[in-house]
Formats: sequence, C-alpha cells, structure tokens
Amino acid sequence: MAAITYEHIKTCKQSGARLGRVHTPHGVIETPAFMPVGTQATVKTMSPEELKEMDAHIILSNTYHLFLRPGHDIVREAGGLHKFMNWDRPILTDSGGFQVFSLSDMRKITEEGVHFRSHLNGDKKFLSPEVAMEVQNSLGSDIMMAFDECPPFPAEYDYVKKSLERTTRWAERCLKSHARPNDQGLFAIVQGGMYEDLRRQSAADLTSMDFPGYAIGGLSVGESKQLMYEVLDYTVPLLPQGKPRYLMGVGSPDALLEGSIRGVDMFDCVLPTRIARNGTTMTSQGRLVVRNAKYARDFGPLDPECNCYTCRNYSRAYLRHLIKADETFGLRLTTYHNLHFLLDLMRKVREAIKEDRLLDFRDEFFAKYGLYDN
Ligand SMILES: CC(C)(C)OC(=O)NCc1c[nH]c2nc(N)[nH]c(=O)c12
Repeated sequence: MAAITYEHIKTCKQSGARLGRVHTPHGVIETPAFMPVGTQATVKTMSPEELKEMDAHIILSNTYHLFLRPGHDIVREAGGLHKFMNWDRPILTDSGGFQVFSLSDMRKITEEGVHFRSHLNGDKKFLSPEVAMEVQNSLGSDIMMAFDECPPFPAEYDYVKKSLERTTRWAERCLKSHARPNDQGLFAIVQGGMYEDLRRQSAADLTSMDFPGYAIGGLSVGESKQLMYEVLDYTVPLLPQGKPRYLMGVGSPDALLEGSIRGVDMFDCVLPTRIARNGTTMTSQGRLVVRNAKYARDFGPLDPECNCYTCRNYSRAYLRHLIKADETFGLRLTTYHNLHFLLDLMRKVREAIKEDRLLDFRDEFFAKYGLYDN
C-alpha cells in the first residue's frame, strides 16, 4: 500500500480545477491546499494548537535547516519530527537542494552531490540524494522531496538542460536509497526552467519512474506571474491525473487561485508568515500594512470580513502599536491572521470547485482584492 494516495473527488466544470484528497500516514489533506511553512520545525510564532484551530492539514519543514541544526540524528532520537514538534498531522519536508543554492555560497555542485559551507558557522557540509534521503527518513516526514537543483533565473538553455538531467539522475538515486521502498512517500520535482521542451523532458523522465506525487520546482524564482502561468499551462497536464501535483514556493493569493485553476493541488510559501513579521497583512480588501501611521487611531478589526482570533479580538491601532513596539505578540497576531486568510481562501476555492464556479470566484476575489503587487 503506497504511503501516499490521491483521491480525485471532482473536476470543476467551469475551470478544470480539481477537488481531491491526499491520504497520508498522518491523515488526510483536502486539496487544493495551502501548506504553512515551518522551516526549523516550527511555523514561526504559531503553536500546533493554533494551526489546528485554523484547520491547517499539513505543514512543511526543511531538510537543509534541520540537517545543519539541531542535526537529523537528534530529531531521530527524539522519535522523529512529529514527536519532536508535537504535530500529529502530515508533514512534508523539502529536500534541501533548493536551500543549498539559495542560502549558502561557497558551494560546489558535482554529480555526487553538493559541497557547501553552513550559512550558520561556515562548517564544510555535503548534501546528496543519499544524504537527503537519510535525513528525511530520520525526520520521518510523510511526504519527502527528491534532491534537486533549482536553476537560477534567468539561466541559459544548456545549463538548464544539464541541470534537469542531473536532477533526474538524482531522483533515481533518491528512490533507490529510500528506507521505505514500497510504501515511500517520495515526490519527484520537475525542473526545466522556462523552456517548454525541457519541462517536457523533465516530466517525461520523472513520470516514467512512477513516484506517488510530483512537484513543479524552479518557478516563482523571479519570473513574471504571466510567464509562471504560461509554464504551468503546459507543465501541469504532463503530470499524472491520479497523483498529487505540488507547486513549490508559491503562495500569493492570485497565484494560489491561478495555480488551482490550472490543476495544482498543493502549494507552500513563506510569504504569509514572512510579511506578517514586518506588519504587512493580507485582507479581503487587499494588502494592508498595519504598521502604517494612518491606522494609529483605527479601532476597527484588521479585516471586517474575517472571523479569525486576531480580527475578532484586536484593533488595527493595537496591532500597529505592537508591531511598532516590536512586541512579539504583534507578530503572532499578524501571522495568525495571514495564515488563516490563505487557509480560508483555499477553503473557499474548494467550495467554488464543488459549485463549478471557480472562475467566477476568482473574478469576485480580484475585484475586491486587487492584484497582489508581488
Ligand atoms: C524563490 C521562492 C522560494 C519563492 O520560490 C522558489 O524558489 N521556487 C522553487 C522552489 C521552492 N522550493 C523548492 N524546493 C525545491 N526542492 N526545489 C525548487 O525548485 C523549489
């Protein structure tokens, strides 16, 4: 029995988006789903209880970060990541490939793997498909990501081609070194940059190896939204209907809507938690920078249409004060709201698919929200 199975519930007649469920050893994920990011074994400033309160079904954590600190052996000795962080629902761990390329300089990519220096203390480190799988097996995540290279953007055609071919060879090595060969929850990551023929090559190579799920990597790396949607238009249909499709690093409201419409099932992004920490929030009326002076005497809720803990109990004036005073509680309240906002948006997306009206919902949402400016 595969550890991860996808149950297709229905396809939206108006948009082609799909409603489904991803079954994992730690529970079910209703899709399309947004996954809060908990890079270092915590979704910054949130408790597991609060994440359950807002009905997060699955969270993300990171191989690269936990490998460097506290070390995957400690997490394994603690009984795995679920026990260590007291989260009994599904966990997806990213493989570290991307983080090595984006976080540490002084690195050397070879066929074997990547030699780099820790961004924490400069120590020499090495990550490879085998090490990434050893770490993820120690963490005990439900969904593991293959070790890949996310090419920079823009990148030359030849570089992207060589990179995706190595990523495919690395994916094969991940499959071989998985500790749970027959019930593994290993997702492959389709690369290929912004080149249609390379995306097709990457998807064909990886789908021929029959993974339980497929991610689309290498997007949201600085290209325009329009170019990202163009790449999705021809890449998503290359992925098997009966498996989950995960678009990595994508999470602004408009991208979640446009990705769902194109048949993506799972999304993750640090945006909601990251911008919350500098007092920027997502509301039904669009982006609202609550630290702005104009909210000093605004005693209304952050978002009048939101029923989350923050919006039910605190005013914009209070939030602005806390953020300006650098009070930790302020970060918690804006983070809580932003995560609730995206999780609630995905709930409405699933509702709209049930009612075959996701395109109408998108237009209604944009009319009020305005286009996200990043
Ligand atoms: C710049 C941001 C993070 C917004 O997006 C991307 O880089 N998007 C791509 C991305 C995010 N996470 C990944 N993990 C892995 N293994 N591979 C990837 O390509 C990616």
